[in-house]
Amino acid sequence: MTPAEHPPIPPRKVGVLLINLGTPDAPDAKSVKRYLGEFLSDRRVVEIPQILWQPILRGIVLTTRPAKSAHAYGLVWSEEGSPLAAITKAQHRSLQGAFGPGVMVDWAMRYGNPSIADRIAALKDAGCERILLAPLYPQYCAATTATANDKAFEALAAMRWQPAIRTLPPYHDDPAYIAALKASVEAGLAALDFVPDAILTSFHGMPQRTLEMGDPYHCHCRKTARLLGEALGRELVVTFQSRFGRAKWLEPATDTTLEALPATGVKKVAILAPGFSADCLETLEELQIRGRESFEGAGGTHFAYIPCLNASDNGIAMLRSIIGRELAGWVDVP
Ligand SMILES: C=CC1=C(C)c2cc3[nH]c(cc4nc(cc5[nH]c(cc1n2)c(C)c5CCC(=O)O)C(CCC(=O)O)=C4C)c(C)c3C=C
Ligand SMILES: [Fe+2]
Ligand SMILES: [Fe+2]
Repeated sequence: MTPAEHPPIPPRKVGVLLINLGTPDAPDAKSVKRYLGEFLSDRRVVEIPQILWQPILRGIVLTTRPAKSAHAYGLVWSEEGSPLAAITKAQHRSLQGAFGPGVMVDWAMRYGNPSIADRIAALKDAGCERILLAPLYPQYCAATTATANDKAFEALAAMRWQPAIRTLPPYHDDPAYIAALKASVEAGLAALDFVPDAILTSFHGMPQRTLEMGDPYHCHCRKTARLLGEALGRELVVTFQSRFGRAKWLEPATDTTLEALPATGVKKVAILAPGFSADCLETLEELQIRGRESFEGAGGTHFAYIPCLNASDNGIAMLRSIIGRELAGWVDVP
């Protein structure tokens, strides 16, 4: 082979792939059904033998839930599309160039689009021989962090020339993350015209069984809340939201807590969702809309939702710090 015949080799680069959960392509029942079908067929998410689960999923869940969920998505959809996708894209834009000219930043979703396989292939084609996979979940959970990494390794299994891979560790107790949350809560509280009697931190729930089987998620959530409470100098109420199915989930539940608080004298609350790196259906519809309705319906007088870190200056500085650290030895981050 002459040098001219050799396949082209682009200049070597490093890639960072931001990964979040995924969202439907449109707020209609057909798109939601496709998305939920993929999401809820993941064995890391629903740990019931497929032979038992698939008939329930196909026969009940996917015939009833998509229409209801599509309505909920319609309430939070924006001109830029689903909030989760729009915010993840904005985080990627803000981080592009942040680690120097040799580092490309891209984004992907575990379910739906843009897919992890496509974006890994694009980074590799652009010359990234080393890729940091960054699932944007502060608290490790097999149903989120592990499945995102599994999907990336599945894509690598089909590649002749694999990039070298690193994965972003959970950052639930990272001082940069706690400091970013503290600043966000303080700014959120300063903008209110009331002083909350309680601050709730609501984390996505998981079946109680996953805690018993050794998933560190519950402990990571509690530690985040403890450290944030210490940083703020006040105790926080920890709750778990978005219960799904009949099994016992982590408690206390966000919805029942919001309904119970007014009777205990807590009439003014502020709520945040520190486990979500981007606002999405679960925060904007479940907390900001339905959470407020349940709290006020039960006699609460003041309710405030404090947004996720999203692509705020504060949130981006935190991501830059935790991602930059993982690139050590690959590049000199400026
Ligand atoms: C068994 C069901 C589910 C488990 C386990 C689960 C874990 C889990 N999920 C997130 C983050 C998100 N979940 C989102 C939506 C969502 N989650 C479930 C079910 C489980 N989640 C469903 C059915 C849905 C879809 C919406 C609905 O029909 O209610 C989202 C938002 C997606 C969006 O498009 O905005 C996020 C983000 C975590 C962090 C987690 C475990 C720790
Ligand atoms: Fe979920
Ligand atoms: Fe725990």
